[in-house]
Amino acid sequence: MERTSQGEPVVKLTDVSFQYEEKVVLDHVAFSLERGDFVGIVGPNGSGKSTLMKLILGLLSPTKGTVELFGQPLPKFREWSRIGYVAQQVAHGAGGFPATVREVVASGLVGKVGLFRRLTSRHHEKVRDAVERVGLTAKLDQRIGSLSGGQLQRVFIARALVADPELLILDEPTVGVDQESIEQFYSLLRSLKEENGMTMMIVSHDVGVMTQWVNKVACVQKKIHFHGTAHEFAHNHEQILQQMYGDSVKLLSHHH
Ligand SMILES: Nc1ncnc2c1ncn2[C@@H]1O[C@H](COP(=O)(O)OP(=O)(O)OP(=O)(O)O)[C@@H](O)[C@H]1O
Repeated sequence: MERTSQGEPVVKLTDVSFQYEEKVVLDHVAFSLERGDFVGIVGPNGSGKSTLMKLILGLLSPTKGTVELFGQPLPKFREWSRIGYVAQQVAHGAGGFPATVREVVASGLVGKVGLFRRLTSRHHEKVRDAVERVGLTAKLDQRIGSLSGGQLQRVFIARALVADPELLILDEPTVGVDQESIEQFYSLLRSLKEENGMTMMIVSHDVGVMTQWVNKVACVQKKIHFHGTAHEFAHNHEQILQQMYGDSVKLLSHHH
């Protein structure tokens, strides 16, 4: 399999527009993720953040423009195991679900192993490794219904990690997770980036916390209003957020 060369973006959107029937959601957007980036996506409700993610995951096709993944145009891209996705969780939605941590994490190998094939000892090892990376070895055979919101979130990250993705996309990963676990969660992501050179993209409404951990920020509201380093964002955040959110900005920037 051809690996990305250093200079080639992992994700590249060129002049992308998207509309649901009459409603234009993204308007001539240019966006790219470089290898090793940890990018936070910021924007008000309904500003197009999920749409941007769905375009990158190939769940939607742009009305105009092109999406490239690892240098390949989206319609030709087949190597989906290079991308891990952690979907938005409904808080404690796994309540009565009977699967164990081990089983849920192993389900992340389905794309690689096939639905009805047996897992080899190598696969079992990968499952244990992924669970260890998120610090849940002690819970390996526990049912996920018995876990806290923070632990459950780490199970879903382990499920995404087990297939060794190069790009990890996370949608609102800290909803329903307590403050202390949120810190642990971001430091886990940071270590994945630093130790494995993983590229990450995260959408979170908790702008104040998220922007302290990422190294780049993109602000979306139909267009990309800002796309730069977290440092630049921190210096101009009041102006940038004011432009996007108007007066409700005070509610958002209280962490700074
Ligand atoms: N399937 C759909 N059909 C029609 N309109 C849709 C559909 N999905 C989303 N939209 C509209 O597109 C716009 C952008 O939605 P999107 O989900 O991308 O925003 P978002 O920034 O992720 O919002 P939130 O922060 O609330 O999750 C919204 O106005 C939404 O109502």
